[in-house]
Amino acid sequence: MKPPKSRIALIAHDKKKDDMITLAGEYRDFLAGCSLTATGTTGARLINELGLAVECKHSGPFGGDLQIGADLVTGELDCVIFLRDPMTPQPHEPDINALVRACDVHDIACATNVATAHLVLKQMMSSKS
Ligand SMILES: O=C(CO)COP(=O)(O)O
Repeated sequence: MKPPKSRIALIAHDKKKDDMITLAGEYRDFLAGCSLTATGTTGARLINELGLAVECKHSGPFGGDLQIGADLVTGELDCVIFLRDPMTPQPHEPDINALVRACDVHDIACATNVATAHLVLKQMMSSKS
């Protein structure tokens, strides 16, 4: 029997979206075998630029972070890659904090920068092989 797919959420603020595309491109083959979800604009770029299959939620400022948080709370996610922009105020800061808090409450790996994302993705890849 095949092992279950890793379920990963991918989210990036606007100034971090290029970093997300570069990161996801490096792990494209692994990610293509995962079940992916993303906030709206991030997901659209992953689909259009990398050809990945991604379930897109609403855009972050319109509740996408909260939708991903809800999936996490109901046990539908194994990991969140959330490339936040620490230099730009976001109108939906409470939603962002709620998602990161939900990761901590439910002990779900949450990578909020590229260096941590590499560590998490490498670990997930090696635990699948
Ligand atoms: O704002 C975001 C996360 O807080 C990201 O949303 P988008 O992917 O829709 O830009």
